[in-house]
Amino acid sequence: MTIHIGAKPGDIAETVLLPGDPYRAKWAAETFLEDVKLVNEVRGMLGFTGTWKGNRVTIQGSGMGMPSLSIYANELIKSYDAKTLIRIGSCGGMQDKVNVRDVILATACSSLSTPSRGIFKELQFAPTCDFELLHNAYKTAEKRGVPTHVGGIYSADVFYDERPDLNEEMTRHGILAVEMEAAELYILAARYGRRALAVLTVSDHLITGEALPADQREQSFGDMVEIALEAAFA
Ligand SMILES: O=P(O)(O)O[C@H]1O[C@H](CO)[C@@H](O)[C@H]1O
Ligand SMILES: O=c1cc[nH]c(=O)[nH]1
Repeated sequence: MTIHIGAKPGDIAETVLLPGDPYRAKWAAETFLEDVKLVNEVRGMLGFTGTWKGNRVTIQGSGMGMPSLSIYANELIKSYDAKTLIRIGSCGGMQDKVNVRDVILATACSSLSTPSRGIFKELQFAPTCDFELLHNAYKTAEKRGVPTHVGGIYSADVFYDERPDLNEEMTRHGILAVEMEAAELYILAARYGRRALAVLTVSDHLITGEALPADQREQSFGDMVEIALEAAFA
């Protein structure tokens, strides 16, 4: 047990999927895993462990924003020895070519700050994903015919952004989408020698204003979960 995860030693798999939303963790575990067991409900941040095609997987909610993700990723790595951590999140599209429902595989994350900023000080560290996971995820997405974009994303500190100029610069520099956790996940994976990837679904679009209707989210999010699972065990 840790301060924020009530799972017993051995309850957490080496491969962990991390949605921000704990109820997405529940839905994904019940939809895609077998022999599912609830392993964490501290603060309602649900975590489940089960099997997928015979492989043990944990799906643990990580909350919204990098400080929250940092708590769960630190405890999963240091206390439960998680080796592969894949974020399965929603994001806002930032390019015309990116459509709502598309999948984004984040190669690198730009940010204004991260919880690790205190370590890096003046250094601008470039948080990047694990290439093997990226390669596997892209092959899977291609095989499944899921519209997928590979490239840089923006990990923002705030959802209600008072700096539209920053979004404009991100768009001008080819950033595909905005979300709020992947940069710190990639930094922690780099620090502790773990594999990490963010597989994201575009739930809304900053330029067009389009948003995915609630009743159409599940199928789109399903592609993202299956791409993440295939990538982890390919
Ligand atoms: O859908 P999740 O995984 O929570 O991700 C996105 O949604 C939340 C904001 O609504 C932020 O956590 C952002 O990163
Ligand atoms: O962080 C997020 C997630 C979805 N859409 C956004 O605009 N931002």
